[in-house]
Amino acid sequence: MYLHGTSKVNAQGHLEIGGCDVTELAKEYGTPLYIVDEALVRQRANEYVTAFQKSGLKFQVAYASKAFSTMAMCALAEQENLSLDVVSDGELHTALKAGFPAARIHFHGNNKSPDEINMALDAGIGCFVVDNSTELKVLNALAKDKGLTVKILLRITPGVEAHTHDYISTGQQDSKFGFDLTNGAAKQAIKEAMELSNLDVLGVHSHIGSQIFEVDGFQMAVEKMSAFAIAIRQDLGLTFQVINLGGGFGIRYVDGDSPLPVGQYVAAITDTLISSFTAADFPLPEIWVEPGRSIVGDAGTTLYTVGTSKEIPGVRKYIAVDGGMMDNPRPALYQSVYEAVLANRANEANEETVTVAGKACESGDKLIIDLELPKANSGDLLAVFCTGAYNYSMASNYNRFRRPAVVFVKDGESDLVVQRESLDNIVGNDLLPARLLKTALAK
Ligand SMILES: Cc1ncc(COP(=O)(O)O)c(C=O)c1O
Ligand SMILES: N[C@@H](CCCC[NH3+])C(=O)O
Repeated sequence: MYLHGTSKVNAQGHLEIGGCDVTELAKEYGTPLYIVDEALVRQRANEYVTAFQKSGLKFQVAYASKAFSTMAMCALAEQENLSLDVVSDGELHTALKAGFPAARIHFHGNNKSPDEINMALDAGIGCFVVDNSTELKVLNALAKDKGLTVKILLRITPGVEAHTHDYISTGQQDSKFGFDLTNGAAKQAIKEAMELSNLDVLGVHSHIGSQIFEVDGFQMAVEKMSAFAIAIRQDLGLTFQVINLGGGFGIRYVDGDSPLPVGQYVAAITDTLISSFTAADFPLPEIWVEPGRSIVGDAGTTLYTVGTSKEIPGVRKYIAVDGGMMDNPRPALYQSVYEAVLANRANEANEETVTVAGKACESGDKLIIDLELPKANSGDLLAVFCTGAYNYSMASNYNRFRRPAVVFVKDGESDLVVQRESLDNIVGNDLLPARLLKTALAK
């Protein structure tokens, strides 16, 4: 069992996280339950900040809230001196409601609506990461209407292929995101932005993908962005103040995953940046990054209750839990793999190999294939590790299941930060037109 952060097995043989016995958490909050190890999130945030401080460069570490956005998480990011990357009006609203300082919010997205742009302009956010030419014009016009000058970065696809799943690889030329660096579109976009009266171009942004273990992709992206910065200064007379390298730093989900310590990714990036700019005798820009998964991913654990089981002799044994692809769509979407333990009998030896099925009405709703476990019975608790990123944030109400609660645990205390959805929440936005109401009541 890979115990990390504050996780341990206590004297009763129960999994404990943040000093809280998870069997007690299950009693108090029910299952499925997302449990967040607050100390580990803070530690990860601090690792980034400390590593950048070491470089001597000016920096911002913007937590990519798409990984896990709740008001509590935004407040925690604020306390850890992070900036925040948002990608929708919903994420922006969450941040603002949590009191996150607008000036430290960066707004992403490849199709921001005028309403979203206006909302962000009114809030006074720090920076827009502009994805395309349409957005440049719309943003400029809306800013002009309000008499504002807006700080922007231009999102560039640097032509770097990250070694990761195709669906989460974004830096290659054939991507829906950003201006292409390799075909002149990026330079053209800078020119266009410089001519627009209400935009202030701070620099460029790239994000090569997610769940990346090697440093070479990041280094290559820095080199390309640095060369671009130098060319733009020579050709257009604009000096970039900021280079934003996005997120993508990998984490360990299962044995065999080999992420580097945060400090090594950061050092590779900052060293490459410093040497590229120093070699060209060029003023050093600020470096910004946007880690999501690596801040919250391994701090999250999902707790389920085991229900039914089905054995197909000689083929497979399924055990079903009370959640599934609706709280964690990643196995179905990306063939993602996870480790898990029986949380109420965590000291017992493994006896059998099972496939953990969810309860959605889909054959593909399998959370873990071929998991070694002690013999699991109905009522046992299954803890799936490393579910802090892209689980709650990607959860759905498929089959009209209710989204789970989220608790933060720390020093033996637990705080509910998202309530479990109620059945009334499920029908909360439904409307019954009068002509259907009659029929429904008659039955
Ligand atoms: C633009 C951008 N920034 C940051 C992130 C965060 O990535 P990760 O969670 O892999 O750190 C993403 C998601 O992949 C992204 O698209
Ligand atoms: N949702 C993806 C990460 C990419 C999202 C942002 N570009 C995952 O779960 O791995």
